[in-house]
Amino acid sequence: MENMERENILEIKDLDVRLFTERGELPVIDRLNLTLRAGETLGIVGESGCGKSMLASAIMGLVARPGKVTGGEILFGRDEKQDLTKMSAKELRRIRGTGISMIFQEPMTSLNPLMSCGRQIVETIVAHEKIGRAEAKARAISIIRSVGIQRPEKVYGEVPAQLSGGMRQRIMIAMALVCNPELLICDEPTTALDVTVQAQILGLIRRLQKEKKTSVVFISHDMGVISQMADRVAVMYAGQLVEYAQAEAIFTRPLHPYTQGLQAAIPKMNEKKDSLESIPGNVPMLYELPKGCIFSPRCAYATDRCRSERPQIVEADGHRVRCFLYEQGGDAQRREMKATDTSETKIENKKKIGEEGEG
Ligand SMILES: Nc1ncnc2c1ncn2[C@@H]1O[C@H](COP(=O)(O)OP(=O)(O)OP(=O)(O)O)[C@@H](O)[C@H]1O
Repeated sequence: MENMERENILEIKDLDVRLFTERGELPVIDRLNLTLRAGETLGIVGESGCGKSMLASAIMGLVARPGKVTGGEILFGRDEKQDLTKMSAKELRRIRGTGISMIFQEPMTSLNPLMSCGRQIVETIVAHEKIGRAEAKARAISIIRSVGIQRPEKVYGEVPAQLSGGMRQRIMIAMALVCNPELLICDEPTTALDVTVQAQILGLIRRLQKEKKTSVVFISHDMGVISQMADRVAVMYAGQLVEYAQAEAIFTRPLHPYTQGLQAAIPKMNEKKDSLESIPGNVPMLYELPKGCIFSPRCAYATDRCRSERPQIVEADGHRVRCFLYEQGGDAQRREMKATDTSETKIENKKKIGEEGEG
C-alpha cells in the first residue's frame, strides 16, 4: 500500500502540556502520541475544550502562559527531524511560514485590517525569501488566483474588510501556502462560514494539498467535516487521545463510545449546538477530571472499574483506543455490540463535498 511507504513528517511523542493555574497544574494535553505521514491529512476531532487548539499551538511553538510544554517531543521534518519543543524562538520563527503554517477559524485574527491583501502576501514572501518585490507581487497575484479568486489584481489592492468571509479565508489560505510549507495546520477553518462556502473552502484546501503535496493537520469539532478531509483521525477528549486510526476505520467501525457519540451527532452538528444530544453531559473541566476513565461520567457502558481506574491505550482491530472494552480478554460480546457499522453515515458525508467556486 502506498500509505505504508510514506515517511512521517510529524511525530508527536509523549507530549505533555500543562496549564499552571491557581487551581494547580492542569494536564491540557496528557502524554499524546501521534504521527502524520507526508502528504496526508491528520484529522483532530473532539468537542470544544478537548485541547485541539492547544495541540496546534504546541506544534507551532506558540504555547503561552499559563500553558507550558512540560514533556515529550514534537519531531518535524523529512530526513533529519528536529524537535520543535527544543527550538529557540528564532529557529521557530524561521520554521513558521516556510516549514509550518497555520490557518484559523477567523481570518481577521491573522490578517492586518489596514493593509491590502496583496501587500500582506508580499510581506510574507519577502520576510522568508530573498526575492525582489516585483517578483513577489507577481507571485502574490498568482497565488490569489490559485485560491479561486477570479479578479486577483483587484483583490490584491483591497483590504480584508472589503471581502466576504469566504474570500478572506481564501486570502488567509493563500498567505499560509505562498512559501510552500511542508505542513499546514488548519484550526476550525470553516466553522464560521455558511455551509455552501464551507464546502468550497474544504474543496480548495483538498485541491491545494494535492497540488502542493502539503501535509495537513486538520482540527475540527465536526465529524462531518473531518470525514471529508482526513486520511487518519485522532479523537481527543479532555486532553487525552481516546482513539486513533485510519479515517475509513474510524467512520465505519468507531470503537470508543465517545467517537460513536460524535458520529451519531453528525447531522445535528450544523445546528451549532453547544452540547451533543447523543452524549449527555459536557467535557469535564481540567481541574475536576474524574478519577477513572475521564469519559466514564458520560458513557453508557461505564462499569465500576471505569469509574475508578484510568484505561491505557490498547491496539484493537487496527485502531488505537483508550477503553477497557477493548482490552485483551475484555468483554467480547459488549465489544461486538459497541463497534457498530456506520458506513452509511460516511457515505452521506462524502456526498456533501461541494464544488469549489468563489465565495
Ligand atoms: N490561557 C488559558 N487559561 C486557562 N485555561 C485555558 C487556557 N487556554 C486553554 N485553556 C483550557 O484548556 C483546555 C483546552 O483548550 P483548547 O482551546 O485547546 O480546546 P479546544 O478543543 O481547541 O476547544 P475550542 O474549539 O473551544 O478552542 C480547555 O479546558 C480550556 O478552558
